[in-house]
Amino acid sequence: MRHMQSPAKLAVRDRLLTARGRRPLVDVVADAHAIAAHLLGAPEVRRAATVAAYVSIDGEPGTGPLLDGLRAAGKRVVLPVLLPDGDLDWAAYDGPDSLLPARFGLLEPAGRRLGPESVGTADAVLVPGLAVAADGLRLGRGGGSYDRALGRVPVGTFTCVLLYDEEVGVAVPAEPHDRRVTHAASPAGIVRLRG
Ligand SMILES: Nc1nc2c(c(=O)[nH]1)N(C=O)[C@@H](CNc1ccc(C(=O)N[C@@H](CCC(=O)O)C(=O)O)cc1)CN2
Ligand SMILES: Nc1ncnc2c1ncn2[C@@H]1O[C@H](COP(=O)(O)OP(=O)(O)OP(=O)(O)O)[C@@H](O)[C@H]1O
Repeated sequence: MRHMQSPAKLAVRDRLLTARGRRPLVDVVADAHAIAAHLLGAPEVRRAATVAAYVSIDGEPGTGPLLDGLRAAGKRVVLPVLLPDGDLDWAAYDGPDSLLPARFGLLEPAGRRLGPESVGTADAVLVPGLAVAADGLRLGRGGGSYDRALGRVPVGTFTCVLLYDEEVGVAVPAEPHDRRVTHAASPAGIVRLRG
């Protein structure tokens, strides 16, 4: 997938990934709890019946406390399954025991696949990323997976990227296929980026 990245994005990704690698573990744990608290308290998430989320990997802000909280709140949670072409299928999250190791160190739901279009039925979509610009333009890992998934989500849906504070409001190189998110969640709180 790397060879498909634009050179401008590659340079920004490299800088952001290096910074993530330097974060002390103690901060990572505290930040995961802060992000979970903000999102679980957000009206868009409290109202949601179905939430599309993901299991964090590497230096991403942790989603463990968030996934536990969503389930405790009775939400239906769906998680991505990476397809060979980089697109995403989805399946229900039924607790940590329902996850299986997959490519790239990912943990994916083992249950019935709901189809790539099913993300369009989520009331809130929580998205991984490396940075977001002030207008909602998001930089991801470079697979284009979430550009495709966000293209299936109805306009007006709460779509929120989970980041560290300094990754919000960064200048991100734009390409025509990029899909903007409506919000960003970081340990400092949730900011609205566009309607
Ligand atoms: N936690 C999490 N889950 C996610 C994503 C994500 O960014 N974070 N994805 C977001 O789309 C999808 C998975 N996409 C991924 C794509 C590449 C790599 C990865 O580590 N790639 C390697 C090598 C790439 C290559 O061999 O070409 C790398 O980046 O070093 C990981 C996940 C769905 N699930
Ligand atoms: N709607 C789409 N359909 C098919 N391929 C796409 C689509 N959108 C993007 N791509 C492909 O994905 C590649 C990577 O895109 P980009 O670098 O913007 O990924 P990203 O948004 O940072 O990553 P991700 O969405 O996986 O988190 C692009 O070169 C493009 O070929």
